[in-house]
Amino acid sequence: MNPNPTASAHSAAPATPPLVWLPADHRQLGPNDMPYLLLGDKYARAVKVGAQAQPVLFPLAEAAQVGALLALVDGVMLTGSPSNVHPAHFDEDVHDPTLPLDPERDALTLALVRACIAQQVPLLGICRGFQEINVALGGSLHQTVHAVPGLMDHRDPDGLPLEQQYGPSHPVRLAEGSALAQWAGGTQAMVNSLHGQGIGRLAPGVRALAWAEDGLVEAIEVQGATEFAYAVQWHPEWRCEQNPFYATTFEAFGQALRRRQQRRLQAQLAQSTTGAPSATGA
Ligand SMILES: N[C@@H](CCC(=O)NCCCC(=O)O)C(=O)O
Repeated sequence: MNPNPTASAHSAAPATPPLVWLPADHRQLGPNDMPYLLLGDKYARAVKVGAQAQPVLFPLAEAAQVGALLALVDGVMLTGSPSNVHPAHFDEDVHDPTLPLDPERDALTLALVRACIAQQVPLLGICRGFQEINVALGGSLHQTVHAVPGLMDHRDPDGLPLEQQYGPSHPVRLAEGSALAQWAGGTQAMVNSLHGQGIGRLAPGVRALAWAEDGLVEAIEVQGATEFAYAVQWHPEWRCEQNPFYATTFEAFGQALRRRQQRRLQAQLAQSTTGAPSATGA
């Protein structure tokens, strides 16, 4: 019996794609506000097609379970969402009570960020996910970017067709020599923009890698992370197979996922051979 069902004892190539944990949004839908757990199709599709990996959900996973559940996966992608990170997480009151929140998602994802960094699990943040990483590591957000003197309105205009909503919106400058400049093939790129919040104070240990024309930080990396730990304010999941910058972003994420998968499966093999428990599965 192969102790490791997803790879033979001597093969390096696992038979299954790497597994990527995506969080669910908590929404109430329909005339009776029925609770649902939601994941945007384009995020799951970008993991499958762009990173050649398998998206997984752990519905209703709690912060206390994060360490153990991370041992089962090869990466985490924090998706965008119309909801905002609750400002209490960066010691502010809610400025606009009409804007949606998702405290259940916050409780999971903020713990997930810290665990990914501690356990060296590849982490990609997109839009809200980008903001979650900065807040989880001790930074803050502008709750209404367009109300900040000198900053632009980064929201997508209402009523546009999706192709326009997620099409190129503004240029960003990418840090010279950064991974993002490598993925973009230069230090300038056009990106889409669908956000009303944005980074205010950078978290300690987080480095800015991209800026909009108004100076707003649009991409970050977690300094000292031994594995892939990047986040962007824009949406590279949108038609990622048609945009070389977005495609290369997901290819790089996929490479990190496969490195982690090798480590995780070898740890499982060693555990099944020796019986010694592996610390975190990789
Ligand atoms: N609510 C935050 C984050 C915005 C965000 O994630 N937008 C994308 C929502 C739709 C999608 O998932 O594509 C903010 O307003 O800054």
